[in-house]
Amino acid sequence: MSTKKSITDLSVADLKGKKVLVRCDLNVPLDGKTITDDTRIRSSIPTIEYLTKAGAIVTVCSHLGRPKDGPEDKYSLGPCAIRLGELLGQEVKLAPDCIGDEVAKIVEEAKEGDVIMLENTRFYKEETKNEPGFVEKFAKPYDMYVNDAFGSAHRAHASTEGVTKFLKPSVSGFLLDKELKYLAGAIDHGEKPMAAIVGGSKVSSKITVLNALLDKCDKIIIGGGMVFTFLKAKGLSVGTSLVEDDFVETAKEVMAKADSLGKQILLPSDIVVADKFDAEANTQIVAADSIPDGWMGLDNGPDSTAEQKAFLSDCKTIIMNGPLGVFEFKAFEKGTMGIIDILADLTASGSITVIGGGDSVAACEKSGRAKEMSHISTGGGASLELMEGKILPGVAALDDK
Ligand SMILES: Nc1ncnc2c1ncn2[C@@H]1O[C@H](COP(=O)(O)OP(=O)(O)O)[C@@H](O)[C@H]1O
Ligand SMILES: O=C(OP(=O)(O)O)[C@H](O)COP(=O)(O)O
Repeated sequence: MSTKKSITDLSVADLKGKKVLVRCDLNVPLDGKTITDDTRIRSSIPTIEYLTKAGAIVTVCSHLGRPKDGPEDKYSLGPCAIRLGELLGQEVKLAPDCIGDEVAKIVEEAKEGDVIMLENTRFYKEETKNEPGFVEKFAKPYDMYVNDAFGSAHRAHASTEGVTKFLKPSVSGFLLDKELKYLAGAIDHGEKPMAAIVGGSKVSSKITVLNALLDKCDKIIIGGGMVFTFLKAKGLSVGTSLVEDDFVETAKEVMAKADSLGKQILLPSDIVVADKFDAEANTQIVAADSIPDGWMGLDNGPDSTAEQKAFLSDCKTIIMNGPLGVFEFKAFEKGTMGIIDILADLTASGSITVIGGGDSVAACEKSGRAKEMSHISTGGGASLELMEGKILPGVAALDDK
């Protein structure tokens, strides 16, 4: 049982009339301004609705994407405010900023039951740096804090960690509670053999988790953009594929550790390569050790899917984070859809399957098989770090019971 204080530990009287800052993870996949999967917004509703019904004045905050240098329209939370309003059936006013006098005025003038959304917290570099001066300004308009952003709980940022030092109480929301409860059970009491599937494009943040995952898992599948840093570590050519040169050594260490522990890591044996990063690119399927110069790997091929199926066939607990290809383009979706089919079939035969992460969940929804998984998690990196055995900083910072 969690030792951290939850929204369920507060009474309605504790919430009525209170200005509550709620950190959600509304980092949804977008195609321009169109939300392609709203799972993270829908998952945030129970906490927000509970607070509005209790008569709180609710201010929702989140990051979206990884803006590099201040505000950028493509990373505005505007589309999320509109979608949240539709789901709640009430207006959600988008503040023009996440700190400052205008935000304070909007919060001050709001009535009980109102919902406000702040603009992207990452429009300030101080957010990810968790800079105390920024945190103080950020926390100022509110009486208390609820963290419901499971997908960002592995980040020690101003809005996920620092803010708890200024707002009391600081408690978890329903989604955070639900995710922690499910995942802790699945991981701590998960039946073996246990496997992790790690793909996607956030190579640097996820490759470092692999070393620790080797201690927990019997088998690991590497997929997506992660593959090419490993192929390069094996001395192979990767053309123009996504590679993180700074992590080639880490990939070598991961493979050496797997060997010394006698654990298996499966890399794709065939790759779908393209002559450009484009839905209409020319493509060919090549052996993983024969990627031609000037071509980039954007999916795994059919032989790899067959090998993944055999590799996972005896696994009783499987957690996946990160698509195995650029599934957003039809030409490169087969690897991701293939692994989703394998996981759905394994669930039907009794395995526990967890798919986590914004884009992975979007892919799973697109496949139509999301309901067949044991658990769909709003957190990818967060699920992996939990599996690794870490205490997530966004959780550690909350009030003790
Ligand atoms: N081979 C690849 N090259 C470049 N990008 C890839 C490749 N495979 C998958 N991706 C991209 O990875 C992105 C998702 O990565 P990530 O954010 O790590 O996953 P999640 O959101 O599920 O945690 C997708 O947008 C997908 O297009
Ligand atoms: O999408 C997220 O993580 P995920 O891709 O691991 O699911 C979270 O919103 C965290 O985003 P970040 O990895 O830019 O800190």
